Order: sequence, then structure tokens, then C-alpha cells
Amino acid sequence: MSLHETRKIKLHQPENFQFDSIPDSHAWDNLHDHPTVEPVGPDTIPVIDLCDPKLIEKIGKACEGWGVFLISNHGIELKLLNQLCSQMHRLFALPADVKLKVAKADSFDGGYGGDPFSRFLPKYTWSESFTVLDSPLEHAKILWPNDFSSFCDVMEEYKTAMNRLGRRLMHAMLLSLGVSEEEINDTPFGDFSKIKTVYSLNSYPPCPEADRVLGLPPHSDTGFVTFVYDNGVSGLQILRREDDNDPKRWVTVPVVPNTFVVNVGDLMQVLTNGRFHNMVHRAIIGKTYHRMSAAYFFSPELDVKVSPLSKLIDPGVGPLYKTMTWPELQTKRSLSYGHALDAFKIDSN
Ligand SMILES: O=C(O)CCC(=O)C(=O)O
Ligand SMILES: [Fe+2]
Repeated sequence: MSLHETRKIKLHQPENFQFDSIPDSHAWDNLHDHPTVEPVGPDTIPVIDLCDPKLIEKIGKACEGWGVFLISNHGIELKLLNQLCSQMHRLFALPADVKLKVAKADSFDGGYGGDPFSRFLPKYTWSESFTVLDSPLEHAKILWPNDFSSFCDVMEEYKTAMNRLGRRLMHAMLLSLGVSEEEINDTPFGDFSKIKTVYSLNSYPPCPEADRVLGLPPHSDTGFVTFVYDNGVSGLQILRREDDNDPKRWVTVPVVPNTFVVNVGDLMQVLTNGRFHNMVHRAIIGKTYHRMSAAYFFSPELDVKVSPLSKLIDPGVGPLYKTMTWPELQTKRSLSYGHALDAFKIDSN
């Protein structure tokens, strides 16, 4: 058993991305549980221009119908996004023994590690990630003792930009459901100053047998809303619910330059009393290109209590979820993979 298997994270030594053939430990056998389709026709994932005069209406429709959409014209400078990609590249190019100096001890920690889900599953993922809680400073000083500030400066700018964007999106989403600005300000996160900074930088190295390995297993994110920016390599897939014409299917998210993918998380489903649905997604691996992504989890401070907004509770039905904090939800997820929200459901009978 390696050092990391004894911890509460599951991470094979990163140099092991070099295999002559894929070992059984990394070969996932249920990757084709649902058909995979391209994002065309009825499976076209909406791209929403944030300066569109019909923004609120379009966002509401995308959240209710899809739970995922892309945003363009988001106001975040391309220069910053290019710097973010360069810093991710620099981070993951570090030797394995250096990255392991900042390894997480637990999946809720910040630092370097595997993904938080596969420790419940029998296989290893083909990915590595670096999670930042508030600030990467402490870890960056260990990774680059003589040059940590360029990484930290970019991450600080990214955090500020993402928090601003997160607030803007949350307002638009709630306004689309008829919640007024005043009512939004009355929520426990009020003006959204009670927002916790959490993001993951993810690396998915290429694999010659890409269709046997998996970057991230299917999951929904636990926060309000997640913003994903990647280095222009495709790999994110979302699980579209079955409808009248088609069964459940994996839809590949298209790469559209200078856009973010936005997906609805568990806490948004709670806040909207089920009007918006969380979105199950996974990351697959490419044969040739190394994909990297930054996933920003716009989520409440750890002590903030989240419950359905009274405006969105149907008086005849009542609230669908009990009050919860984000750590309570995450703890449930760490106990029952894929069913965290069930523990908070209010039985309507
Ligand atoms: O890399 C991606 O596209 C998705 C990342 C993700 O789902 C996550 O970090 O939770
Ligand atoms: Fe995710």
C-alpha cells in the first residue's frame, strides 16, 4: 500500500501516468453506461451572452431546461485567463515529489491530490488536482520557494474576478425565478459577502487508451454554481436526463473560445426548492492532448445556513429540503456518493 492509500484521499503516484498498458486498477468498465452524443440539434448546450438584453430570461430557461450553459462576454480579461492556464501548466509540470510535498491529508483540505470521489469507487482516476481554499500562498511557498508570487498574484486576480462573476450570475438566476433584488439581499448570504473561496485546478494527461480510463467520475458539485474554464481541450460531459424522445445520454460540452461553462450545483437546487436541478457531469480523457481546467465552486461560507427561499416554496407543497450548511452537505456526500441531497429531503407524505 502506498503512502497515499493510507490517507483519506486516493492518489496514485503521478509518475504512474506512464504505463505500458492500462492496469486493471485504472480501467473503468462502465464508461459506456449511456450513449455519448455531440452537442447538436436538441442537445445543443446554450451559449449565453452576458450582455444580451434578454439575459435573465435566457438564463432562467437554461437553468430549468439544462442545468448547464456556456457564458460569453463575461468581462474577464483573456490575458488573465491565459495566465491562469500558464500557471496550471507550470504547476502540473512540477516533479511528482515536489507536488507531493503539498499533498492533501483529507479530501476536504486544500492542496495537491486525486479527485474527491474515487475513494468511494473501486478504480483510480486519470487525473490530478490542486485545490485552493481561500489562498494558495502557504502551498505555493513550498512548491516554488524562490518564486511563489507569480502564481499567487494570478490566483488572487482570478479569485476576485470569479467572485464578482459568481455574484452576477447568482443574481441573474434568482431574478429569473421572480426573486427580487431586495429578497436576494435578505437571504443569509445577503450581498454575497459570505462567500467561501474554493477552486480546483485539474489536470487530465493524455492516454493512448483513453476510452478505458476516466478523468473524474460522474458527480454533481455541491456548491451553488460552478464555473469551468479549460485550456481549449474538450473532456467535460454532462448527463442529460431522459426525455420523450431520447434516453439518458452523455453530452460532450463543446470548446468555445473565451467562454466559461456554468453548472448548477446541489445548493442551488436547495435554494430554488428544486426549480433548478443540479447537473451530473464527468471528465473523460483524450488520446493526444493534455487537458487542464479550473473549476470555481461559488459556495457559501461554512457557517451559512441554506434552505429553500420562501418565495420559491409552493404553499401547497412546502419546502422540499431541510436547512443545511455546505460542510454538512459535503459530509453527507463523503458518506453516500451520489446521494448527498437525499439525506436532506423532506418527505411530502
Ligand atoms: O474539468 C472539468 O471540466 C470538470 C471539473 C469538475 O467537475 C470538478 O472539479 O468538480
Ligand atoms: Fe464537478
